[in-house]
Amino acid sequence: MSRLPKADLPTEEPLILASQSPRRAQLLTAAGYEFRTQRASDEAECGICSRETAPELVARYAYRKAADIVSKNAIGLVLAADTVAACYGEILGKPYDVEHAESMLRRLSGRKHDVYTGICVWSIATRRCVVEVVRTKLFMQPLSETMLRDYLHSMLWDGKAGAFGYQDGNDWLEVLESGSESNVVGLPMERLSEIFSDFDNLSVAVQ
Ligand SMILES: Cc1cn([C@H]2C[C@H](O)[C@@H](COP(=O)(O)OP(=O)(O)OP(=O)(O)O)O2)c(=O)[nH]c1=O
Repeated sequence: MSRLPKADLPTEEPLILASQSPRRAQLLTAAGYEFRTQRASDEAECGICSRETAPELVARYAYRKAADIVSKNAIGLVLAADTVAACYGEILGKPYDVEHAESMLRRLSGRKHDVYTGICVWSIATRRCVVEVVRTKLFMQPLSETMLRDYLHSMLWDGKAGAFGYQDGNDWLEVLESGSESNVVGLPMERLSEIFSDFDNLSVAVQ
């Protein structure tokens, strides 16, 4: 992955990453941010809305995860995110089990698809927040039965939207149109630094 950008935080508050995802913490650390993590409650990620599109879903979940952490802290710049893959109108979240992972991978094999990450940056002190969605277009090469079986056996699919980890070291995925690689792994670092830099203009008042 290319060098990750870092911007000054928009407020004096400590940065709180509202996430249990090791990938998101790794990306922030690699860019040089100091932060602590606090996991949002599982309820933040529930509530199905059948007519919702993938970008609408990740925006809503990112907002709900941030709101959960905002409600539990007196101070902090809260950062939350949610990632899904989408292929021909179907939204692919984290697989429930190996059969679910297999059906997701068979759907993505040999096809173009999108990964959407919603991010929410919320300043408790100034009561302002930004919600944005970043899309990365990808192509997954056709998978042979051996590739599929070995990957499912590895369990690397566990906890990853679309049942595949871009960062897992095999060259199955090609990022199209110079899209953000970090967005695929769970946090669009390029856009995040722009949001931090231009927070006053991009944010809206909340509560
Ligand atoms: C597409 C893709 C997703 N992912 C990960 C990023 C996210 O951790 C996960 C999608 O699930 P999310 O629900 O976005 O995040 P999470 O449950 O892991 O963590 P939290 O809600 O606490 O923030 O999939 C990869 O690691 N590699 C990939 O290539």
